[in-house]
Amino acid sequence: MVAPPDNDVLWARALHVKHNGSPALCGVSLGVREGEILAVGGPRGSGKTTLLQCLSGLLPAEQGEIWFNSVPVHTMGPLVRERLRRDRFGWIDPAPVLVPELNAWENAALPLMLRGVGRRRAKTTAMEWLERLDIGGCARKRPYALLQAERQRVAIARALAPAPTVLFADEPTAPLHRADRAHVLRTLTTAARSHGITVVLATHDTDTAALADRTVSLLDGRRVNTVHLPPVAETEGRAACSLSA
Ligand SMILES: Nc1ncnc2c1ncn2[C@@H]1O[C@H](COP(=O)(O)OP(=O)(O)OP(=O)(O)O)[C@@H](O)[C@H]1O
Repeated sequence: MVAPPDNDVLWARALHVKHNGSPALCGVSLGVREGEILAVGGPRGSGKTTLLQCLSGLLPAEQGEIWFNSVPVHTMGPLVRERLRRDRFGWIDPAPVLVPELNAWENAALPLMLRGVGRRRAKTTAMEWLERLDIGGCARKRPYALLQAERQRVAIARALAPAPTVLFADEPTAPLHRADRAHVLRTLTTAARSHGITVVLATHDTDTAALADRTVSLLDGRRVNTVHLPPVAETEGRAACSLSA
């Protein structure tokens, strides 16, 4: 086993993953530098979510290596990986998953409290993030009383509040209106840069990818150099793409 380069916070080599026997990742390797915002691009079904799940230790790869700060993740047991995700990683899903019995600030404060931060400090930090994301006024509302776009902002605040070492964001602005997307993405990337948070961002939106420092592209579970997608109207329901690898 060869250790990864020192300046890569995450490093993966030759990842292979199958879902129900079908290949989802086929030998993907990549490094993510500390503080970098890395976009993972590619059409639907190309393996972006699977790659983020593997890198974050959520989904063990059948073959390959993953290193976080020079520590092997691929040899960790499930409980150690769970602790790593809780203490060092943040995750944003394409659709918000909130605890229905907790209000917005309690949801946003939850990861902090799981890390041992006291309720008062956790509330202050959660409130700051809700304000930054323009939903401070919703802090006392339960998820059922929020719009889907507001719920997603709460989920984003929850992911940023503990200032994770690495934030995995899987299509984080998917439920937002186009007008909201730029603002939320700017808040996310500005926060990441000012707090030194490394971001791995899955997206098939070129505007979103443009905010990243670098983009890696996937196609059919493999890394390719570029993926050119024709306009959505022409390609919906088709897997048409041209590539240069
Ligand atoms: N739980 C699962 N069970 C079976 N197949 C799956 C599962 N999750 C993903 N797949 C398949 O694995 C491949 C990669 O899926 P993945 O979700 O990683 O791609 P993606 O690029 O994130 O797609 P999208 O942009 O639609 O989210 C696809 O062919 C998908 O259908």
